[in-house]
Amino acid sequence: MATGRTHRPATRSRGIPEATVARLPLYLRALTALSERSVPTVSSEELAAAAGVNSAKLRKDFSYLGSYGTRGVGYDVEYLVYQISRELGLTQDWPVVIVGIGNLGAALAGYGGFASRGFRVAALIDADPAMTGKPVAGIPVQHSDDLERIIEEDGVSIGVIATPAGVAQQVCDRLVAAGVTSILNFAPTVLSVPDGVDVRKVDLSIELQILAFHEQRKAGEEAGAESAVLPPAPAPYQAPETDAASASGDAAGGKGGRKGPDGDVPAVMPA
Ligand SMILES: NC(=O)c1ccc[n+]([C@@H]2O[C@H](COP(=O)([O-])OP(=O)(O)OC[C@H]3O[C@@H](n4cnc5c(N)ncnc54)[C@H](O)[C@@H]3O)[C@@H](O)[C@H]2O)c1
Repeated sequence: MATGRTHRPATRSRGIPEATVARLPLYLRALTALSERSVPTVSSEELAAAAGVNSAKLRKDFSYLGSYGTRGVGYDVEYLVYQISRELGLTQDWPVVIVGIGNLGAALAGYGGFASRGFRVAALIDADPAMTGKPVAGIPVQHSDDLERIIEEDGVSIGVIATPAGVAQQVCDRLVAAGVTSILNFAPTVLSVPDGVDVRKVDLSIELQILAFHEQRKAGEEAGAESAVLPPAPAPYQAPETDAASASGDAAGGKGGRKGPDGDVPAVMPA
């Protein structure tokens, strides 16, 4: 029973599950928005809805932090912001290098959300000599020949890889040898790293493929529901040649397109 607020210090030795750690940034984003609106307290239900998480899960997650809220009042927003930030290691400044300053690297360099979350873009590194010295998002690009020196001088422990896949492992090896112990990899390749080095991979195309899977399933369910209530289709549908909207809808296999009598939907194509 939650009878009062207890703020016990959270330590790593308490063993916070990885799944909880992965949700902490979601809570932090929602709490930061509340804090910016000077909202003093928030209930677990409100915060769970804002973070897109189930409220029972949220209460369990916060119990790992030693935060139980106050019955009838909720959680203290400012204290939770501090507590989660501390747990995520965001109360200190983290210098980050971005390697590969093409389309993606330049966009990441210009992303204001890093600085506001305690990540300072310490250096931008690219192998193209034509890029050397050119400012991107106000930071001059440095040549990859200097990668080791840059890492050492700036005390960088987090590296972001935004190079072509073919060179990502080699870039990763150099980053690790120079002292980087956490890597965020955007290149579509699996990186091998020694023990003690953490790698997180971001792949938007995988996320899209998962969404495509859900879209396909939803379309299949709709087709199933339709075939359960409708009599069998009398004859195959033929789109008029001149009806551009209907023709393009069918060609794309879109949701609005007419499905066959068995409710078939097109398979997701491999990437
Ligand atoms: N994860 C995602 O969701 C996602 C989204 C878009 C792109 N990507 C991937 O990100 C990477 C970059 O994409 P992009 O569109 O910015 O490509 P890009 O060609 O515009 O940029 C790549 C940059 O890397 C530099 N480079 C090449 N070899 C290097 C090396 N050894 N050291 C340092 N820099 C080097 C190039 O000079 C170039 O500036 C690709 O691997 C791409 O597949 C991932």
